[in-house]
Amino acid sequence: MTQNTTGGQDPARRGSPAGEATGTAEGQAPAIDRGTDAADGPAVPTRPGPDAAGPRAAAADAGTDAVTCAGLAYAFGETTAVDGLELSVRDGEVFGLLGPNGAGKTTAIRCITTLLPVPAGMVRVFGHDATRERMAVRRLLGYVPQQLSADSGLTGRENVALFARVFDVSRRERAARVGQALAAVDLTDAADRLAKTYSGGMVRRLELAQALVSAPRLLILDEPTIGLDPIARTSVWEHINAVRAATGMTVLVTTHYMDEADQYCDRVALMHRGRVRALGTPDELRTGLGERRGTAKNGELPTLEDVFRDIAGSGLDDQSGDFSDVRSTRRTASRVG
Ligand SMILES: Nc1ncnc2c1ncn2[C@@H]1O[C@H](COP(=O)(O)OP(=O)(O)OP(=O)(O)O)[C@@H](O)[C@H]1O
Repeated sequence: MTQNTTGGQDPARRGSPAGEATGTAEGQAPAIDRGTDAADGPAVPTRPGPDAAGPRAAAADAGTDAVTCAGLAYAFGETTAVDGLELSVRDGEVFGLLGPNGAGKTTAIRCITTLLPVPAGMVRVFGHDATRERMAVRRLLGYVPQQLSADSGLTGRENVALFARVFDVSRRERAARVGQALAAVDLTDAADRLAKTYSGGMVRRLELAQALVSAPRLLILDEPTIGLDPIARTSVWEHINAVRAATGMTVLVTTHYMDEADQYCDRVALMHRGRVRALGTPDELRTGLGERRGTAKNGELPTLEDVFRDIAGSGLDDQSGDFSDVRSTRRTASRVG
């Protein structure tokens, strides 16, 4: 299991590292806007100025990767969780960080979000150093952790409004921004019901709305669909995709579900024992293994899970568990109520 340093009822710690900020300067608070590509998408809180102009906007840091990790290492005592991680997530892509239990995904994510320090190596978010510019990094992020970040005793609207306050969304804009975030995940009709009446899929979408209310440029989702049924999983992904299309935000997601990564991620990194063992588009990785096995020419492409087993070998089952183990041990659908 991953460390839960975000427990308790403080949404600032559980829902987004940016929420730890004691104050985003009023002048820097993102305003409601719609990207130019958003005409057919949901009304999503987006940033003013260049950031609001949709994918690949001419931002001052155009061309800068959303996330760069170089030689990132992190250990819990004797346990090496991340072991020299090399990773680049491009601006605007949906990037999947895949791996079995204990691969180091959550630890890496927590370093990227600045919830953990970077004891060795370097992490940058849109060019900002995660060690020296923590607040600048946090202002760019929306983070949906594995742990529950919705309060079952509040309505959906109150949950999102709480995050809006934590993120210093101005009082004048708050109600509209909360409404947009809820609408973006199709929770308008359920907005005034207590979260404890929500299904697991609705809870996950509510957590998405909480992260979106700050109009992040980088949305980080740790196991967004774990424990959900196939319909709810599809729904969560459809909402992630719609928001991404409307805003051009970068999405970094961890998942055990190889089929989801194959379907929804532009590129994936397969992580095992603290390191990236393979990186590319799902097609590149599957085709590469098919060619090595000599089956590609028959049109028999392996699955991403085959690719991972090829890389991790027998090590997958002893120290790290298996994908199916995780599916059966995590419960998201019943977390609220
Ligand atoms: N707070 C902690 N204290 C001690 N060891 C930890 C802590 N958090 C994680 N670890 C260990 O670090 C390693 C990497 O864990 P991490 O949670 O980052 O992996 P993961 O890939 O996210 O796994 P999962 O899919 O189960 O969340 C594991 O060996 C884990 O046991």
